[in-house]
Amino acid sequence: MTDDDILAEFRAAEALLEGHFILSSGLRSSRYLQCARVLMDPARAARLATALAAKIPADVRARVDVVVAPAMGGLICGHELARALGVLSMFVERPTGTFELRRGFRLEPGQTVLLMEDVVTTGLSSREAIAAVQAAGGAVIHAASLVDRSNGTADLGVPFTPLIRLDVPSYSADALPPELAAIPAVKPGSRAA
Ligand SMILES: O=P(O)(O)OC[C@H]1O[C@H](OP(=O)(O)OP(=O)(O)O)[C@H](O)[C@@H]1O
Ligand SMILES: O=C(O)c1cc(=O)[nH]c(=O)[nH]1
Ligand SMILES: [Mg+2]
Repeated sequence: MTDDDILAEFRAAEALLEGHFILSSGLRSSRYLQCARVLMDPARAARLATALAAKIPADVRARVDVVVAPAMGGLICGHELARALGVLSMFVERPTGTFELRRGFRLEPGQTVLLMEDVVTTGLSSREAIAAVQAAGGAVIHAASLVDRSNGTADLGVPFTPLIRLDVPSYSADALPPELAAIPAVKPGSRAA
């Protein structure tokens, strides 16, 4: 799948939003990739996950035991990637503010994990999820996402394969361009403010 094919899937799903968004990190942006809209069509989700699986290095595909995804955004794409890789799928969630494995999910010591996100902006959520997996005994060998909008800045501490990289600017709240400052902000994600 080319970048144009991937963008066409996002456009067809009406997932390329414009406005004034408060991101998980607190940064602001005029653009938001709403992956939930992309993933609401299971056939589209499967196409994108299959394309992403093909981009992941063959040695990683051969070694990985489990895909772990941070809820909420990572859930569906993590499950679809696990299906494409033929491995198990788990998720971490943060009911008390910090990611943890719940619901009877457990990792055997040294089990190899691929961390799957929907979007990487600063990489903070991925790093927090990786820390939770490591605390649970897993060995995170790779990270992946549908979208990397970090403009090359995110360091996840492990090799990282996004399906697509998009150059999308983000701003700190006290340095908004005038066109953003002029419109009210919305916060689509679920991280507590
Ligand atoms: O790289 P980062 O700066 O951490 O931003 C990306 C994260 O933000 C979004 O999640 P969010 O915290 O909004 O919650 P959600 O997944 O529950 O919607 C997205 O799903 C990633 O997890
Ligand atoms: O940084 C985020 O919170 C974020 C950005 C984006 O474009 N899409 C998304 O789901 N989250
Ligand atoms: Mg998330």
